[in-house]
Amino acid sequence: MSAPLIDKYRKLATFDWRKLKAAVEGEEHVRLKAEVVAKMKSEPIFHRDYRVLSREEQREVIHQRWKKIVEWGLFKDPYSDLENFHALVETLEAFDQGTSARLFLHGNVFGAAVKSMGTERHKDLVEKTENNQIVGAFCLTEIGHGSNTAEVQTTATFDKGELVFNSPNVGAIKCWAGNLAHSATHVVVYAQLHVGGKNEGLHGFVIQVRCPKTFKTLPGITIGDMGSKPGCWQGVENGWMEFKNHRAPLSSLLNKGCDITPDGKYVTSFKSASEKQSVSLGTLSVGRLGIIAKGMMACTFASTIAIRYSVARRQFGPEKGVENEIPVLEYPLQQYRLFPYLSAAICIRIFQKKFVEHFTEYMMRVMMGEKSEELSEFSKEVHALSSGAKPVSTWLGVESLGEARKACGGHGFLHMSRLNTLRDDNDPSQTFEGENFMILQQTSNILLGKVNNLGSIRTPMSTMSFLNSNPSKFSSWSSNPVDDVLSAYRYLTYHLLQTTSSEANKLKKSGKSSFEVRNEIQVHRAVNLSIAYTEHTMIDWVQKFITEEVDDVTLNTVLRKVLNLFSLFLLERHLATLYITGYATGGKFGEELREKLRLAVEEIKPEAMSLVDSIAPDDFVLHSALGASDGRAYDHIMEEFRKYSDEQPRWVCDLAQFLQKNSQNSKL
Ligand SMILES: Cc1cc2nc3c(=O)[nH]c(=O)nc-3n(C[C@H](O)[C@H](O)[C@H](O)COP(=O)(O)OP(=O)(O)OC[C@H]3O[C@@H](n4cnc5c(N)ncnc54)[C@H](O)[C@@H]3O)c2cc1C
Repeated sequence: MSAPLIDKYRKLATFDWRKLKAAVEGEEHVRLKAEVVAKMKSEPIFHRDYRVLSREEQREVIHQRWKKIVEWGLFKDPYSDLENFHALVETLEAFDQGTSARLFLHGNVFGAAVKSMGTERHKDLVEKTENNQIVGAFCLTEIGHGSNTAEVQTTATFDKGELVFNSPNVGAIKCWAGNLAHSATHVVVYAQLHVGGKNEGLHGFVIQVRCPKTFKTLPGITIGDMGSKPGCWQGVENGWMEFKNHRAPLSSLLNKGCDITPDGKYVTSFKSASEKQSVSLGTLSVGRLGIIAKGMMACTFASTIAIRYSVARRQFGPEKGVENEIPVLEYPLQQYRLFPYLSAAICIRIFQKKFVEHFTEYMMRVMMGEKSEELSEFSKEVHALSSGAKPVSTWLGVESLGEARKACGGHGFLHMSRLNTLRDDNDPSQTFEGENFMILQQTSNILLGKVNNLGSIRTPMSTMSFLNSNPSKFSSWSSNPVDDVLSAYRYLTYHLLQTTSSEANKLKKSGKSSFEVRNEIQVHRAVNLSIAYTEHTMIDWVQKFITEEVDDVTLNTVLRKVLNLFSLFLLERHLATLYITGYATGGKFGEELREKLRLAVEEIKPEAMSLVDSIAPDDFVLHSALGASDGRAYDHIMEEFRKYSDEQPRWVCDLAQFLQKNSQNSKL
């Protein structure tokens, strides 16, 4: 039935997709990913079908896969082998976020927290973490507090040379910690530290919670599972933990910058409570950078599956007759719904890669012990951008999977399409590592802090320098719409910064507290400001990458088409605000923007299938009957359907008896 039209579409492209993949991802990255995939293919534990596993089955499979990866020695310290680490992360994230969560919560969340907040005293534990002699979890969130970390209620009280942990109320019970329910032997736990009757504030501790031989919890600790969850998260052991006078050694305190002397005195080198808090929570901002990639992967899966299926799926045609039906990808509406996410998958990848390069430079300088004003500016800028890019990227990702599911019609709803599962898998990326709306406030706070320095802003990544000059209004379109989009974003960001700031001043003058002011400026102003700033940077960096790093004319041309679409798609969402802030008047600007957007979609059409090939994971990793690279969606669907031919579940006997009984009764 399903003639693989896909090859016809592949031939329309003006470029070689393998070359594009190498240019965007880097040849070494592509090679290393292929190596990881080959290893996975060779191990039966990584083979899977479309059966929905029970919670226990999922967890056992994840455990076995985790063991294999550890045995292969693939999981290493990211800073010692960045290339291999990124290849492993990306492949595992694409294969199954449950398996990757298991690994990274131990190594990169628990392990990184012990490393960054601990000292010499914790060296042995760091080694045990790296050698996988223990399993770690990260316990910050409580039943009553997630975003407002400063108010977590767990207490750690210094008593007779030890620390005593308690959960004083239901709201103080730790929850959501991955790996905790069954596996964790050790946890990083955040608690209010009480010394000599004084609360010294939030601190990080590392404690043992289970015996690694019997897996029994230690005295004073109760741990449980959080029950069923959607998607891959069913396989992640998110757990809860309650303390009742649990005693732990004093060395549990992660004591970089603070300590308790043996005679019970709290000492610290932190100048303020906020400095202490920012160090103890510093590990969280690293995670945001990684989560940007989750949004990119979601867009990658959504566009790969939906665009390949849209070629296999034919509906309607210019004339009657099944032979006249055309692939649904031919419909401009279908293209308009899918191609922007294809462009997002490529542009977010380029942006994230650039960001990781900047971040690595920043981390190197921190590790070298630099303490300059420029570095502290760098830290703020990294924080502002990661807190904006994580929401922008994860929202796009979840949105793309929803759109792709609808674009695949009824078959998109099948488990074997993988789209609904992926949407469930990606959904919490909008919440963990900083709830999206909450962290956008961190971006706008940093931008608002610059408002009095307009004219002399100098940031190491130059993401804010355009705010130094008052951007001009729209006059006409140039030959490069991306430049025009960037001009519009500069105007938008500048004006949103001005209006948000003057609104804040007005509220302050009217006697509102700073808490009230911060809340009242969010809707339509601060939130939009953070998004506009972030999107401007994304587009700007991708344009720089294409201009400076892609010499091949065919690749340069196709990437420009991709960025053109991405930038116009994002800007169209701000059309109302652009008019409100006076960037343009009358309908002309909006009409032309939309016309250019439609044209940008049209220009992607011949390139779409090869662009998909350039981003798609191997079929083994993609695992979608609708999105397989051979374009034979119907064959794959039927292969799965046939597994359920002539099934007769046990209850059918009961049905037969019931029908018979009804027949007998009606005869009477
Ligand atoms: C799958 C998953 C895995 C997780 N893994 C871990 C883990 O391993 N370890 C761990 O410690 N935690 C973990 N978490 C918890 C996660 O970090 C928190 O859920 C997250 O930080 C959000 O906090 P919250 O749930 O308390 O949301 P809340 O802070 O209660 O937010 C609820 C709503 O209120 C809004 N809101 C709150 N304050 C404001 C404000 N000032 N202004 C405007 N709006 C506001 C938010 O935007 C949100 O819409 C996990 C969560 C999930 C879903």
